[in-house]
Amino acid sequence: MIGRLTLSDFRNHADALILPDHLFILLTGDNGAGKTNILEAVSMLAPGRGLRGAALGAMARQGGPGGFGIAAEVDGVVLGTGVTAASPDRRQVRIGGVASSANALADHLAIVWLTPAMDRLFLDSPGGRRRFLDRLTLALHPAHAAHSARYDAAMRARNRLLADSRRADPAWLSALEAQMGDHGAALAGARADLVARLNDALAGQPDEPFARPLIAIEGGEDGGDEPFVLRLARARRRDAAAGRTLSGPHRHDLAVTHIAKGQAAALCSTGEQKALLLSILLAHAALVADMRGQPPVLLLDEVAAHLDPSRRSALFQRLRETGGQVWMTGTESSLFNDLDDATRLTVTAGHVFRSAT
Ligand SMILES: Nc1ncnc2c1ncn2[C@@H]1O[C@H](COP(=O)(O)OP(=O)(O)OP(=O)(O)O)[C@@H](O)[C@H]1O
Repeated sequence: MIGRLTLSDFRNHADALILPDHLFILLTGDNGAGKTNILEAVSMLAPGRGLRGAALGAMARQGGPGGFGIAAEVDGVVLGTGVTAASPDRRQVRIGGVASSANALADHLAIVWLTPAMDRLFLDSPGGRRRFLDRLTLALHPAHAAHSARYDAAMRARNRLLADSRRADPAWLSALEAQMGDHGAALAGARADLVARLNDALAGQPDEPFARPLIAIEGGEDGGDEPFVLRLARARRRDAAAGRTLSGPHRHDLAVTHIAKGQAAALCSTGEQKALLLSILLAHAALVADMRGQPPVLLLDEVAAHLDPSRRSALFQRLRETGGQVWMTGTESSLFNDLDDATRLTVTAGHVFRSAT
């Protein structure tokens, strides 16, 4: 849970301080005021590139000194991240004042988000669904980001070697494939564990008002009992011709089915798709709370505005039951009238104020 958040020169916020004193933090303000930017800053307290998947260079305030900083107090530990003007492409992370890796942030805080860009999650290519699956998995298994990074690094090195047959030393290829085998097994195992536990948790959820999904991992494997590392060795010629590694957990996809309709999520209406995502997030928050003793921080960008009043009330009720911190944005403060236990903030052109009501 975040007790204090400061931003310096992040997007349109030159200098912002937020002191959450409730589980709900409500950010209201006009379009373009800087509400999502605050959620994005919170999302940078997790491994990765935050909820927009943006380049670091885009995050430093235009017209500012060139770098940016984000710091948050989480259960007495200060998590800090940012870039300096001298090294604008190198993300720096400090945990409790000690220089650290971004992946280590996951040991301290689990963060999950839902943004308008995710309205197309079930319709677009698998990459977005895989990132969503990994965000959920990371909340449960903090080492997931490190396995993922090492798997990707070994795969990129293997792809480079295969692309240049003169340099393709078989012993070096075998070493890289062994790394892919180890880290690939860890990340596939963590994803499978998440999916199994989440399906168990979802089985106990009601069908209304948020549609209940069944989730599964698809793709990525050639099938059969042959260990991945042996399949990689066998696929060298094929992968060299393709210019990339054609099978493995980097090709996983998250398949989601609307249980009551017996329909794939991509065939459901926009509202139903959002309801499926909310169901997943709510069940996930309870699961993480059970397993880690601390629910994830949820960032819900423009979610309230797209729900009818009864679903909105139900969402607030369910969110309250998760016991975790929830950051929500909206253009109208009236969206949040039902919530009396909230830190209410007004955002205007890069400034954050306590709301009058
Ligand atoms: N690096 C940057 N430096 C300064 N301003 C930036 C930077 N990046 C984005 N902005 C500005 O931030 C603003 C967008 O902020 P944000 O997306 O947080 O708005 P919002 O309050 O969530 O609005 P909406 O309700 O439309 O979603 C835009 O005016 C944009 O020009």
